[in-house]
Amino acid sequence: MSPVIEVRNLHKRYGENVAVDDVSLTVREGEILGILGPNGAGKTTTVESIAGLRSPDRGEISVLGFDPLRDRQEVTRRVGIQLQDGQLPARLEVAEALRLYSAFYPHPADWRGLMDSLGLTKKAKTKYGKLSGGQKQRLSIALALIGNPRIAILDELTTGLDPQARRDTWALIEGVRARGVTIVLVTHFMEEAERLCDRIALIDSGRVVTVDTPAGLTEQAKIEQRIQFRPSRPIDDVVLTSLPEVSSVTRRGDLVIVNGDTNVLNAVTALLARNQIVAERLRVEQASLEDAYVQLTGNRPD
Ligand SMILES: Nc1ncnc2c1ncn2[C@@H]1O[C@H](COP(=O)(O)OP(=O)(O)OP(=O)(O)O)[C@@H](O)[C@H]1O
Repeated sequence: MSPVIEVRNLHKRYGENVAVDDVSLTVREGEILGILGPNGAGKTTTVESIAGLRSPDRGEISVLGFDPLRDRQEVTRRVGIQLQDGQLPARLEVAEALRLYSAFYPHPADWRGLMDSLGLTKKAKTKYGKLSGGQKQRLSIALALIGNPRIAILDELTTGLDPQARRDTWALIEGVRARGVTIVLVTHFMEEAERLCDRIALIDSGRVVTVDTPAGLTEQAKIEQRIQFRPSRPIDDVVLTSLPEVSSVTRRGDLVIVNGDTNVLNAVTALLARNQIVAERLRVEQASLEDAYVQLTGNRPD
């Protein structure tokens, strides 16, 4: 897949405060790239620089071959970015906002369809200032998609949404990606990143710690997997510890608890099968993206 966004050595400071120290990343056509990191890591500064809304002190950004600052109009036409709260006039009605914004673009999406798919049709005549946090959020997503963009930048996509609305929004985003739109998604939610993102850039203190698939991050963090089971016939610890995938074996009553690398489950079940032992009450504890995040950034998720 060819890159649609390339960021090289981005640096931005506010006075003494370095917001983005040195960020380089590539976004491939059609993917959902997640940007994950603690508060103040520089995520918003990075994506707003990509959209041409901030001017970096150093570094290069190319968006579909355009420079976001020099070729502002070309980039604005092709990149939809979610507005932050409070950036719309309080008295503007939902339908008015969508109609107004659609007029800015040469090939806008059908705003009524968008309003409907984001569950805002009942609020068409409601003023922005009277919307709930979740409704404002959904309107901001609709506005990011109104110009039929090739790239959508979604910052804190589902913050403030209830669990059902969050799931509906994920389904919507998957639908947008299925139409070939490339998506850059800033998120704090591990579940969201794991579910939606093809790759995740972990950003901490203005730098990219790593970029990988959700599964790749878990692997990189070298988090141990744990399985437990009750063997149908006795098995010696040494038989298990002789496997290179196994790091330790402990017992709790008749349960055997085995720690090991990411292949420990396959290795142990194959060994048991060879010995005609059935693993009863088998349970696997998968390392989560959250574990990987903590391990790789040293931060607890916000
Ligand atoms: N316009 C600004 N003026 C001054 N400082 C700013 C400005 N925007 C961001 N910063 C500072 O730059 C740093 C990075 O901010 P940024 O919003 O990019 O981080 P973030 O990773 O998006 O954080 P969050 O998850 O809290 O939104 C922070 O220390 C922030 O206070």
